[in-house]
Amino acid sequence: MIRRARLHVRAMVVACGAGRVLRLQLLMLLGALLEAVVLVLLVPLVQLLAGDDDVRVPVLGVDVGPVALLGVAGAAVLLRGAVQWRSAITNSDVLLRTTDALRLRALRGVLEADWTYLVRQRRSDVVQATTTEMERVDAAVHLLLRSAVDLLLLAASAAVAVVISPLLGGLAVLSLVVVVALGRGSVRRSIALGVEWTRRNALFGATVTDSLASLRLIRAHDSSEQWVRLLDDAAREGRRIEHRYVEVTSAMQAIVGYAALGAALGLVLLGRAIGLGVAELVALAAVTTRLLSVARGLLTSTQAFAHYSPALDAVQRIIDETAAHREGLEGPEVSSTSRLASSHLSTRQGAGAPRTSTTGSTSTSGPLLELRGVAASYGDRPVLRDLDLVVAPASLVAVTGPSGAGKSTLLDVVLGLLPPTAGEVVVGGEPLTDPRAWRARVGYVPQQTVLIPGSVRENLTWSAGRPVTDDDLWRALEAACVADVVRQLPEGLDTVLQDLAQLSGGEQQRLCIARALVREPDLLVLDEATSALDAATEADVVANLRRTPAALLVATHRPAVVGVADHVVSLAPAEDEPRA
Ligand SMILES: Nc1ncnc2c1ncn2[C@@H]1O[C@H](COP(=O)(O)OP(=O)(O)OP(=O)(O)O)[C@@H](O)[C@H]1O
Repeated sequence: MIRRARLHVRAMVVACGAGRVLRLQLLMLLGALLEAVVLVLLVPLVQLLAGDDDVRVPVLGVDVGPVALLGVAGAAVLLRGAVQWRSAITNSDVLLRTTDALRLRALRGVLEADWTYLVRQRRSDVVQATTTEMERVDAAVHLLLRSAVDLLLLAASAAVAVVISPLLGGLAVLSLVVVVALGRGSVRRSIALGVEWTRRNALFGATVTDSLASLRLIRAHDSSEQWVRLLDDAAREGRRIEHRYVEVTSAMQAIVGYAALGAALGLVLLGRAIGLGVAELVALAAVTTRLLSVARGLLTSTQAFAHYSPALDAVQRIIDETAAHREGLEGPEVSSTSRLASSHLSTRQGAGAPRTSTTGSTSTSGPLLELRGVAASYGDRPVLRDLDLVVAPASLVAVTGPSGAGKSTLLDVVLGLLPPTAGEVVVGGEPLTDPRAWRARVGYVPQQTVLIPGSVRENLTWSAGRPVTDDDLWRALEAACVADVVRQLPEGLDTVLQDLAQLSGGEQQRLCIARALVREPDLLVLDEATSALDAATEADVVANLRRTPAALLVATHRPAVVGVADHVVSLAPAEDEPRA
């Protein structure tokens, strides 16, 4: 609990600055104190309205005249309104800044994390943590702010009770300690239920995300029932957890409520027995009741905070893990020459090693990119071994091999996403030490088309990395043989592509190629990027791409591409015996 509260406070201070958080706390405290002043003045005000000229302020025990009383009460009411107004604004500002900052840190962490870490993560966990779980973090931050003020009020009420009567005040504080002890078990159970709730949310989010990603297949196989059942199971689990939480917390609140009432009555009776005056008794009853009601409110807030705070763990886990796996932290290993040396001493051929070599000559101006003795693996599983590859400027290198041989893995190494476990990636004659700078010179078209639900223009420009004109866009569209398709769309470049895009698979692929071309890359990396095109269109696209200044590195099974390549690298599947 304390650790989670500390994390929340740190998040608030990082997002909003200590000054703003402190100002908010002071405002909330001032508002609560003014509220107490107004309450205290209610009794003499009622006496005054009833025609009694000799009125006395309880607790302080001082006599006040009607003018002073009305003046002080009026000022307190006005000031309380102003303070509440200001504190509501600051409160919402602190809450929004804190949750927005956490959300952005988590998302930035994911977007900039090391690729080998990212491929092990579940996408829906990130979606869930930065959306639904953030609402619970928001509630937890709010409760934490509220509880800090309640704690101060509790201390103030306890002090007043002790001043009125050290014995009875002491007993009131003792009953407070009993309340806290009673509530500890329910707080622990609230945390456990909060953890279960976070887990259930992850399951719920994954089911929704996965079902939407499989929409076409679900309809084609008419299997919506299975997904609905999964969602229903997750919803039922949610109801069970929430039901249990309400049971635990409301039972505890009822017990504490009875205990508070009993303690207040007992203290008043005890006070009478030891001869306290009526004024002191009334004041003591008021202060004790306040003390115990603040304690009860605090218990409620603590239970709710305990329930919500595991959501922060989900967000914090992403922030911490992505910070530990930030791309570049392991950068120097990528091009370690000692690794290169040892790799050359090991097996020269094997899984992923080139079977066929070049079918043409390399450029004399020096290679754009070289892989020297590269090996790559996922955990203990080797995929590429001792691979050499040269890509000359403006050349076309085709990478072929059966499914699972490691073509996409090779492209990930070239992109600097997957650091080789041995060997070296060399760009322009220099070992690759800054993959991000290298990727600024690369255009990439993945195996699965990625289009966002925005306009054609937005789809082409979001990754351009430079200001682009419409002429640039049309040039790229022409090269990708998709300009005519875009011209026929109702609003041309400004046509919005829906989630379930209104373009055919091949048209989507060509749009993705155009998007990569807009970057004006030195190297265009295509992963089966023309697999949905007919042979004639594919040949046109490849011929157009060859006319651009970019070198092409193409993973493909298609003879049309292999046939016009300058080099063909054919990968053997991992199970193959090493070949000479
Ligand atoms: N993130 C990953 N974690 C573990 N293993 C992986 C991962 N990605 C790929 N692999 C494994 O590495 C091997 C090579 O995969 P890769 O995707 O590079 O093959 P490919 O030649 O591109 O296949 P395809 O032609 O079917 O796309 C496969 O056996 C695959 O199961």
